[in-house]
Amino acid sequence: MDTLRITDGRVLRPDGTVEDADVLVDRDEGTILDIGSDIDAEADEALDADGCLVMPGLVNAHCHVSMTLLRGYADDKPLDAWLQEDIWPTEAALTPEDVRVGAELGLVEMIKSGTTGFADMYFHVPEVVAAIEEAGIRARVGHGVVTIGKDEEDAWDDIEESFDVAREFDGAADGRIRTAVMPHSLTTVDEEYLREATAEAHDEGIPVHYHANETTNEVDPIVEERDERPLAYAQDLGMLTDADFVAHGVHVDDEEISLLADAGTGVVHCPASNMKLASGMAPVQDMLDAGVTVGIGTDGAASNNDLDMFDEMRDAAMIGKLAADDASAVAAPDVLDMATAGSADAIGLPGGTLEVGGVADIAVVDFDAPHLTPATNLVSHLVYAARGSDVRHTICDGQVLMRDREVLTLDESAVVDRARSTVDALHERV
Ligand SMILES: N[C@@H](CCSC[C@H]1O[C@@H](n2cnc3c(=O)[nH]cnc32)[C@H](O)[C@@H]1O)C(=O)O
Ligand SMILES: [Zn+2]
Repeated sequence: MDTLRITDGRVLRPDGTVEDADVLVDRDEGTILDIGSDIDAEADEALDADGCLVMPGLVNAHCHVSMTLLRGYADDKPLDAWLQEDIWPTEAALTPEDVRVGAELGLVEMIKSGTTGFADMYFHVPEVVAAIEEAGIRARVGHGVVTIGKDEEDAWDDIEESFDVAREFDGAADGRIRTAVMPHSLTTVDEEYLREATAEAHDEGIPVHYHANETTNEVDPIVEERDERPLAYAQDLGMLTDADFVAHGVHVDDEEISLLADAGTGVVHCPASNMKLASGMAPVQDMLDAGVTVGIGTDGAASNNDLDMFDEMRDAAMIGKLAADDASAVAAPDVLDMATAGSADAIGLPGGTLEVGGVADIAVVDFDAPHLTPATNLVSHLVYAARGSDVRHTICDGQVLMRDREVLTLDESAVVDRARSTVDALHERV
């Protein structure tokens, strides 16, 4: 057996407590063999965690990873105008190779900020998959479908592509990759396609992921046309099961929150994107109180504008308190839980806790820094004071992806160079 030992750190346990302990990892199986201060075993490799907190890797539960290429491309606009005037015309010019380059850039950023798993909706997905295989991270991926503005044949082709991707890549990268069918949203995909695709996906045991209740501009037309709330419509379409998960859930009323809780459908809260596009404030504390599974995601880098889950945790806490008009709402331990176990649960991937027998998806955060001093309350610091750049080592599936801030699976400087020249060429084309 090939083993890795993370030594001399403090370990964050699933109940939120912290203990001085080593973590022993089985690198063949990618699992945690032991956690404790008196482990009696020689390891093949050691990773120093002195002065560090060993925590579960963060899980970014909603992303469009290749959108790193569009970072800073169009800011300060609402969702509709931003998508239709800037993002979609530019995305139409992206080649498969561009999507690969953008994905690699995003994955380097994720690994460098302690993210070990994510969910991704995009196009040219085989390129995203190839980048994930190389990077060593864990993901649930899918092809995003839009049917509005398309004739019937093109619309069905887009749906077919989503199924092709979901069938072909489930279990790829030694099982680190899972898939979903991903209709873009309840307003950008027409009813007949949503109904058929959902039924077919569930028949095959494939989850469905989509944007829902993100802006009032998206909610109001559904209410006017159907005289029902979007998530009641989604339920009628069969799109609210415990395997499915929605992004955003900003404008949800109490009945919709009950529907989500009863169905076990995960909601991915994307606070930075919601603030930047002025989409609104999700009632996160209400959802948690009702028992909804809530995860946290960055959304794409064009509406964030980074993929740092530490940033996202802080944003979630801040906007959660504002939304509830209550400083005790969306407290630090709940935020940390959402960004780890909640996200993993919402998107149906393993990880999110450090447990013997569980997957070894781990971030080692260095607390030896002025902005993390005094280390009074480590959970508080993770949410309110730490940054992605405080992560020292990142481990996924038992493999070291970053050691002492050096990414081992991708060549960081080559990835950054390629991203620069790809974007230059893109701007010349559009
Ligand atoms: N097949 C579709 C692409 C869908 S992929 C998912 C899409 O979601 C877009 N997107 C990114 N962030 C958001 C958001 O916050 N709300 C809705 N869509 C978004 C993203 O730009 C991408 O076009 C097509 O060719 O148009
Ligand atoms: Zn999105």
